[in-house]
Amino acid sequence: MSTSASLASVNLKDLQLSTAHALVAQSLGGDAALRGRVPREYLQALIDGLCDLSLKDPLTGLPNRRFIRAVLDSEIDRVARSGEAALLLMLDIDHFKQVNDRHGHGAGDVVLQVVAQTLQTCLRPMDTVARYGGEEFAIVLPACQFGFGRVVAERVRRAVEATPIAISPSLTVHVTVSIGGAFALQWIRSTVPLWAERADAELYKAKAGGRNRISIEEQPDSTVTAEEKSMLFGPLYTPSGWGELPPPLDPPAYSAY
Ligand SMILES: Nc1nc2c(ncn2[C@@H]2O[C@H](COP(=O)(O)OP(=O)(O)OP(=O)(O)O)[C@@H](O)[C@H]2O)c(=O)[nH]1
Repeated sequence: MSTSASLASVNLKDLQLSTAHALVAQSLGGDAALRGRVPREYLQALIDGLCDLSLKDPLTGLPNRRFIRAVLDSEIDRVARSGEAALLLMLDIDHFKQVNDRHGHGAGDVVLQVVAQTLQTCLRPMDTVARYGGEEFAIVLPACQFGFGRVVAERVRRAVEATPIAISPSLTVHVTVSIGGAFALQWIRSTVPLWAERADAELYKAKAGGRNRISIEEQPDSTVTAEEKSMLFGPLYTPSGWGELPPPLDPPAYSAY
């Protein structure tokens, strides 16, 4: 990277010492005298620590929303190119406010930590689970076929339901989660917000349906948003409906041999 590096162009996950040097040199107006004074190992550890800080949730140790958005972005890219299925699950702890109200915020924090651990035990190494915000978690499952979506989500739901959480030496509680899931659109380059929106809509259905349940989008095609359809079909589809089909081509002229 050249000394014209700017923070906006740096991917935090790939931040290397040489990049940091370029950024420091840039901010010092080219004063290289400082460079030799700080050990490289210390600087790299500092960079790694800062990356952790910006990509991890400090309470649960899980990747944070910023991290998972980058994962979703690259999944969209992969699915659009390969046509492989990928599932996004959004999970929300049911009636979590009551845990805080009855047992205190510290107990609520313990619940979040144990749920985070439980989710990690249910997944494959290639899956990513993140704390999406408050009491909401997101799981990205690459290469997850449509038929397996419900099975995986149900396994996660049961695992949380079955896990006792010791919030004090004398008190154990159980919590449940509602889960909404949506598959990435195959062969279309959608966007992270649109994909998350579809999973959130399913989560809302699971909550409205009584909580402690899952709701997975049945046929991704039929629930594609108008915006996504326009990405797929271009001028043929508009938010108000299907446009005119182009006129048929002239029938091919056959020549008799
Ligand atoms: N202990 C703790 N509580 C948090 C944290 N982040 C968010 N919360 C709490 O999470 C609760 C979310 O409550 P609501 O959004 O009302 O949802 P709920 O009670 O889970 O109800 P439903 O989602 O409708 O089932 C609020 O009380 C927040 O204060 C956190 O880091 N620690």
